Amino acid sequence: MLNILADGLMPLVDDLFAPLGTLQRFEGRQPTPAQLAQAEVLLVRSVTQVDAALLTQAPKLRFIGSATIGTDHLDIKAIEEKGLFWTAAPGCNADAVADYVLSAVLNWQTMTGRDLPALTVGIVGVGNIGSRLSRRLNVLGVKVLCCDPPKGEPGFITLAQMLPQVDVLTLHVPGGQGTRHMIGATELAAMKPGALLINSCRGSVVDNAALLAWLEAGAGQAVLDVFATEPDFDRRLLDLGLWLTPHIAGHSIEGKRRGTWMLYEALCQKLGQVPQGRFEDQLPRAPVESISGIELAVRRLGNLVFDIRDDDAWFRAGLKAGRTFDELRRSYPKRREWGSLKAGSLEDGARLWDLASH
Ligand SMILES: NC(=O)c1ccc[n+]([C@@H]2O[C@H](COP(=O)([O-])OP(=O)(O)OC[C@H]3O[C@@H](n4cnc5c(N)ncnc54)[C@H](O)[C@@H]3O)[C@@H](O)[C@H]2O)c1
Ligand SMILES: O=C(O)[C@H](O)[C@H](O)COP(=O)(O)O
Repeated sequence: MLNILADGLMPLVDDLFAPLGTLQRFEGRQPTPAQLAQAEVLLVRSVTQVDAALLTQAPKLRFIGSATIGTDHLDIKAIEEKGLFWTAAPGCNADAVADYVLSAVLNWQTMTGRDLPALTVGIVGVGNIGSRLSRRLNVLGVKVLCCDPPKGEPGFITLAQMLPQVDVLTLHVPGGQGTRHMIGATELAAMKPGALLINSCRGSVVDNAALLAWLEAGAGQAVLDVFATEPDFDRRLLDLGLWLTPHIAGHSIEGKRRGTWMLYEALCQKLGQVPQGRFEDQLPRAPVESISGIELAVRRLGNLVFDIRDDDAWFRAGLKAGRTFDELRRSYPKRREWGSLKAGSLEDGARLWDLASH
């Protein structure tokens, strides 16, 4: 039997992986040396650094799976040098992050009294998340500008061209050396006065010192789900940031379960086995709502599913009560995705589906 070691907070692991081997769960960010010594399959989330130090403690390891989109916590060079198989879960929680950003944009727009059609949103990184977000904003009539030099699609612009034009700049690039501090003092200074910066990709993408200076000067506002250092983030941001959350933008029920399911499929394929069941059967039943009017529906249902302001209040209250970043992440009440909603009116249902689909 395969020895499978999995993060204690990954959902569905017992149901899907127990039939494939002997399952052990680990708590906290890193597994213990004793657990690693036996592991043949390791299933992690973004909080576990799979680096050379971990690999030397895991001599039996053959398969590494991360139930995440980002892979910057995996030392891929070290993993491949050891000839180990690794996989992640591209796109698994992309809808959840798009929902998160849409909630931030809509609530900021209401707060600042701007009209939706007068708003210009700049998306940096137009992959799984950025393209879903772009589609949602287009359906709502918001002007969207896109920047993604590696994709180089017609109509896309450079970051330097984008900065002075947008009311909201939202970042969706991978973490790692290639994007480290891509938003620094120069980029922030080039943004419109009073603009909103949303970072829900990786903290390293924004230069924290430059961000603090920009916010202190009152030059703009920031919504942050990720931080330069986690879990010990810079507490000055609590005063300076508009809405802050503890790296939960992707924590929807669908997104988390999809991540585990994708690793299950990958391991089955490696073992030459057929996956049992279907992903759709692993989800709770969808909520049903009756709605009328697309704009009202988007606001009401959007905030019904996920309201970033509630999560900001929950995060701040938790910190005040002495709870840590990681404790709060562990107890985060998982939410549904917009796409899980079923609409009561056919016409609005079709448009909502259009908004949430990909
Ligand atoms: N906060 C969260 O909970 C959460 C959840 C999921 C993903 N993420 C982060 O979001 C990132 C993006 O996710 P995704 O699913 O859209 O990934 P993706 O790989 O589908 O898309 C990333 C896009 O960024 C582009 N890109 C790369 N370098 C760039 C650069 N210098 N300038 C502009 N564009 C660049 C790529 O060409 C690609 O199209 C992930 O890598 C992960 O770090 C965060
Ligand atoms: O890259 C990702 O998918 C996210 O950063 C991920 O959703 C964070 O969630 P966790 O790793 O804590 O499950």
